[in-house]
Amino acid sequence: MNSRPRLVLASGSPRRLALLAQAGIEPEALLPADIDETPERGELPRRLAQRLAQQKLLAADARRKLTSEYDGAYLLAADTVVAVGRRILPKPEIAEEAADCLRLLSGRAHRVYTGIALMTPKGAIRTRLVETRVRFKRLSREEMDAYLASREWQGKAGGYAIQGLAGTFVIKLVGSYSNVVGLPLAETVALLAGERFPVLQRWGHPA
Ligand SMILES: Cc1cn([C@H]2C[C@H](O)[C@@H](COP(=O)(O)OP(=O)(O)OP(=O)(O)O)O2)c(=O)[nH]c1=O
Repeated sequence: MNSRPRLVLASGSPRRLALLAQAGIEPEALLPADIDETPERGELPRRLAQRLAQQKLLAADARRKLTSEYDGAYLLAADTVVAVGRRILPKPEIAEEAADCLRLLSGRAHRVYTGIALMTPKGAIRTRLVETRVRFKRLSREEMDAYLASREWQGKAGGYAIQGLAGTFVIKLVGSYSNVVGLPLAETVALLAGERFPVLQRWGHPA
């Protein structure tokens, strides 16, 4: 009998997969959603993270409906946004853009928001928004140049990855660390458990 609840991750992010694995959850499938992530005019960072997480969820839901393979599975999506005040930082693809991000983050505090969206097997949608405050030390020219040369910033919200070399820039962090990487673990587990996905029950029975 296979009555184990299944979970599909609406993401192509290897970091989100690794974070779920850390919680003992192995998704049945990955359904990345290709959506337009451009902020709306005047959109606040927390609203953007929430909106994009929901859009990824709905796009993945539409995709899975093309086949009936993942019917009845939980579907989870997330989106991470980095902001200095109301200013939303890009996910840089070129060094110049990444350099702008580093100059903005140097010696200052910023906020990282992750929106998470869950669709239950019955089709109900539940969302959460998690905020972490991060302060970078003041970065020297050498540090910025060395980091730009690493290319670790490419495609990362705010132009850095805390789980890599940029971890050496962090002098203060208030809130969830995993939230900065891309999926807040405590809140995600609470959301799933609250919707009867048996997270803890799996810990004694690794996949
Ligand atoms: C701030 C920060 C961001 N990031 C990354 C995580 C995300 O990949 C990216 C934020 O972009 P997202 O759009 O949230 O995620 P994604 O495009 O990688 O994956 P998908 O949409 O398929 O779920 O920034 C880090 O890896 N470490 C960090 O410290």
